Amino acid sequence: MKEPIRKLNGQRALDTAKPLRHVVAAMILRGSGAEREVFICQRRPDQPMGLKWEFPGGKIEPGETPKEALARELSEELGIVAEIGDHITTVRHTYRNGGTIEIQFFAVTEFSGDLDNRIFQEMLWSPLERLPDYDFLAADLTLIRDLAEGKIL
Ligand SMILES: Nc1nc2c([nH]c(=O)n2[C@@H]2O[C@H](COP(=O)(O)OP(=O)(O)OP(=O)(O)O)[C@@H](O)[C@H]2O)c(=O)[nH]1
Repeated sequence: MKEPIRKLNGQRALDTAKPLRHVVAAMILRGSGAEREVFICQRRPDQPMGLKWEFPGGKIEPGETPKEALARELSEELGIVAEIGDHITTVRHTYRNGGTIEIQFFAVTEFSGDLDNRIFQEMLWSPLERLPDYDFLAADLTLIRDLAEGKIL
């Protein structure tokens, strides 16, 4: 009698598990050395996790490569045509209610068009060491610290 019950419980656990969400985000960089800055964006108050800061990007749609997805998101969100550069790091994070996301970060140093705010509350260039001053999404916090301490880039 015990075996079927264990199977049923296992199936139920699988049915309720939220799938891993695949996200891409850009570190748009300018300047070099101590002058280096990265472009960051603040979510609108009406969005989930409103007013938190993030790197521009979003979910990978079916059939897209990560770089294609990021180029599309940067076009939609900022109106730029970006050349997606090196992969910097991948972060996994489980939000309390939203399941687990995996974010692939890519460097962007070349783009055409002017940065145009199409969806954000605010957006700005920040020196790397000033990043911890902004209230970033929880998934980004280790990366923010590493960037500020010069451990990445
Ligand atoms: N773009 C971006 N998303 C991030 C970062 N950090 C982080 O946790 N995320 C999360 O990754 C997901 C990005 O997908 P999205 O931009 O399509 O998010 P969304 O939920 O606002 O859009 P939706 O309305 O289509 O669901 C969001 O859940 C967002 O909170 C980041 O630095 N940049």
